Formats: sequence, C-alpha cells, structure tokens
Amino acid sequence: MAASSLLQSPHFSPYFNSKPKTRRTHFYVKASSASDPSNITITSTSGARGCNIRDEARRHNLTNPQPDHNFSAKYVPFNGGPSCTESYSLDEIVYRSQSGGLLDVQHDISALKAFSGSYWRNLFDSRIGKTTWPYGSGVWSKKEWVLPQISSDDIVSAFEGNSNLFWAERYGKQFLDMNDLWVKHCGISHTGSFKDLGMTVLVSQVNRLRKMNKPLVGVGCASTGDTSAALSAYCAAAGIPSIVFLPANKISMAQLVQPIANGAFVLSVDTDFDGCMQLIREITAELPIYLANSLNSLRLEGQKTAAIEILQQFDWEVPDWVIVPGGNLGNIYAFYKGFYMCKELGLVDRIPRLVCAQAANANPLYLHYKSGWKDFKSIKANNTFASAIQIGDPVSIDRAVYALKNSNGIVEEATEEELMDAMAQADSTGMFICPHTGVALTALIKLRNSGVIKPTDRTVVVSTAHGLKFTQSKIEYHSSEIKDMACRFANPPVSVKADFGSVMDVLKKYLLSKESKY
Ligand SMILES: Cc1ncc(COP(=O)(O)O)c(C=O)c1O
Ligand SMILES: N[C@@H](CCOP(=O)(O)O)C(=O)O
Repeated sequence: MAASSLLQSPHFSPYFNSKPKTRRTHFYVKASSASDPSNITITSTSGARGCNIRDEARRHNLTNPQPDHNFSAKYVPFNGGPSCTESYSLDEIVYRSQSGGLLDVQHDISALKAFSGSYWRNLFDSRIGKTTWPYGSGVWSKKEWVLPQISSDDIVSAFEGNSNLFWAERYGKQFLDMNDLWVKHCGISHTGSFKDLGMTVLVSQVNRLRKMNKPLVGVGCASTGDTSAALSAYCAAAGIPSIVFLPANKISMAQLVQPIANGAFVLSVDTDFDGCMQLIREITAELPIYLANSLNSLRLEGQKTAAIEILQQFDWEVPDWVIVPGGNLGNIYAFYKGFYMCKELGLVDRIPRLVCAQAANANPLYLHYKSGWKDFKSIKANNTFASAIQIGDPVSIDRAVYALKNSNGIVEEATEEELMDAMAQADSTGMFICPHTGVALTALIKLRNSGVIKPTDRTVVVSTAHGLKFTQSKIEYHSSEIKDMACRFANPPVSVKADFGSVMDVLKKYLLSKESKY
C-alpha cells in the first residue's frame, strides 16, 4: 500500500476513537530507508496506564528504533552560493560565518525530496490535534524539517504553534471590502508571541548541548520584551539559567514581568534595543552564555513553521499575500523559508507575495526599500507604540532583503496614528491585537487603497503578539490621552450616577445613536 494511502486510512486517527486518560494506542510512520520512500509502514504501540507522554515516546523509540533515515541539517553561510564549502555542525557554538556574515540552517534537501509532497502533507496533517510527544507541538510536528537529528528526549516544548488562523470576516468586509482576509494569531501562544516557535528549537538544542557537556552555563538575549519572555519560560521549563538584557523603560509592564516571574536574571540597561543587542553579542563572545536572539539561525527554523502551518490550515492552498510586521527582521525571512521549503519539496506550487510592515518611527528597511535597495543605513529608532519593533539596526537585514526580493515583496510603513487607529478598528470587530499587528493592518489598508491588493485576494496578516501585553497603549488611546493624536475610534467608559433615571438617560442616548446607523 502506498505511504499516502496508509496515512489517510482510518487507522491513522487513533486519538479520536480512544480514551486517552486510560490507555493510549500510538501509531508511528516507519520508513526503512529514505531512499525507498514506498517502504513505509505504520506500527502501533500501546501505552501503559499512568505513564507520561515523554516516557511513552522514549519507550516507543527503544522498542521501535527510529528509521534509518538520512535527514540532517548544518550551518552554512547565509546565501553563500553553490561554490561555498564552509559549514558547521549544529552541535557547534557558532553564530557567524568566517567572513562575519549571517549563517543559515541548511537541510539535506535531497534526502527530504526522497519523499513526495503528498507524503509530507499527509504526515504533517496526521500529527495535528494529538498529544504524542513531541508532535503535539506545531513546530515539532514538522521535526524532520526543523531539527531532524535531535532526540525527542532533549526537546523542550510547551506544545507551541497550531495557532488560530482567524477569518477576519467583519473587519475585512467593513473596512476593506475584502472577503478573504485572515489573521494568523501567532500571539495566542504560551508566552503571548510568535517567539515561542523559535525558542522551543533553540532551548531544545541548548538542552542537547548541555547534555553533551558543552560549556554553556546559561542562555542570553537582548529584547524588546517578547524574546526575553519566551527565552525565560523555555529555560525555566528545562532548568537552564537565562539572562535577559532589556532597554530600561522601553518595554511594557506585562512583558517585563514575564522573565522576572520565570526566574531569569534580568538586566535593565540604560540604552535602547540596539544598544542591548550590541552588548549581548560582546558578552556572549566572552562568557559561556548561548546567544538566543534571531542572529542565531536556529530560531528561524522554528519560526518558519508558522508559514507551513498557514498552508496546512488552507488545506495546502497558497494565499496571495502574507503581511508580517518587521523589527530585527528574522521573522520575515523565516516566513519566506517556510513557504519556499514547501514549494521546493512539492507540497505547493508557488509562494505568496510577502509584505514587511514597519513603524515609521523605526523604519530602516522601509527606507532601504524606497531607495531601490541601494546601500543600507541603520538609524536611531524613535519611540513607537509598536515598542517590540523599535529597532534601528536589524541584525537580519540581509535575510529580509533576500526574502522580499525572492517573493516579489513590498515594504510599507505606519505612522503612530495609523497603527493605533488600525488596532482600535480591528479591536472593534472582536479582535484584541497588539500595536505591531496594527502596523501590519496599516500596510494592508495602504495596499488596498492603492489597488495593489485586490478585494478578492486571499490575504493573511500575521499577528505577532497578544494584545493583553500592550494594554497601556490601548488605555491611553481610549482615554484620548495621546499628544497630537485624534484617537478617532476611542471608546471611553461613561461615568454615570447610580440611579435608575441617569442610567436610563445614557442608555437611551446610546441606543438612539445605534438605531440611526440602520
Ligand atoms: C510582537 C512583535 N512583532 C514583530 C516583531 C518583529 O519580528 P522580527 O524581529 O523577527 O522582525 C517582534 C520582534 O522583533 C515582536 O516582538
Ligand atoms: N522583538 C524582539 C526583538 C529581538 O528580536 P529577535 O527575534 O532577534 O530575538 C524581542 O521581543 O525582543
């Protein structure tokens, strides 16, 4: 029987029919060799009562050794070209190429290509909605494409990913005359941002390196708030010390309290994010602290799974546009890489056009794009409500330019008023987005107004963090407290005396105002 039909067979959805709390039956795809993709069987094991999912996976691996596949990955210089021979094992501690350039994780594509696009689609689909370790994670459900060589036992996961792809029906129709607008809610996640996707990969690899007795005492990052939250949570789950460098008074309270609560060593540094980034790079070169920012290409391997997930959620149909807010610029490349791998390995036949959206107060990529990609200049980023992307010297600038050039991409920007208005309008249709998503929505509004994005184009806006991390900006907006901003969509609470007549008066006024709109 062909692999794809086996995977589609009713036997391959064991969890819907079993009673997980008492006794589980696990089904595994087993390939005897990567060079013979047709030689795949499905075997099952029965879990004993009371044992946990990691134990079950461990026992399964002992009794059914992993197939002798050839999947592997290594570091190579980013965009090094076919003649480049420089490479490093993922078990080395290295962040830069010999020439000082960025690195990329390169997979053995020919080994992955031994399996068809439909094999991969079916395999990934078969893992959704289960609790099998580690595939219950949206990241590790694509393990073969992420870190193929890591033992499942070393993985540190909060079953991140599998985030909601929300059909923005009312927002699309009411504000943009669009019928097929979607918001990928990457911020509805373990620590409230897409950073969890990359951090599970990085911390898992650190866990492995520490077990190999590599000299790593802790893991560190510079952060505008979300990377530090994710790093500290995953490190805490694994019992690994984390050290975070935060720009003093430039991140939200909700973000600041996350690493504090998770037991990180928190340094509040009197500089901006770019200053913190410079410092952590210097420090990690001197001390046995592993660098967790997206300069480290391991992170992007996890983040790219959000792109694969979007395709999967559309039943492997490719959207026309994907809009991503950009700061340090790792994520826009991660999306490109995820989409590109799906095309290269035959899961889909094209990739979407990418849009990177920046705050006008922190827009070095936008300026570079507008100059026709002439020489890039870093800038001093100004304060923005989209504080997590207040970055003037993005480490992944080369990756972002590559992603945009190769996806026929566009860069847009949003002023403070535009991003706050977009956020308020989106919230008024039932979302509760962060200001960075407001930046992405502003890009969409501009591209719809100019006719670049058509009403029927299937468009995905990537929402990168949970709105609850940024309540202060919403409070200021709805109190109309922001200097030089009209706050056109503010919806302040109405103070009313505690008597029947007063309440009736304000309610009648409110209901009349609603009635006049019909
Ligand atoms: C909420 C949020 N959105 C967007 C971004 C931008 O992602 P990147 O730095 O990968 O461009 C960040 C971090 O930089 C972020 O924390
Ligand atoms: N927004 C980020 C900035 C750092 O980005 P990274 O992806 O390079 O870690 C944050 O939350 O710190």
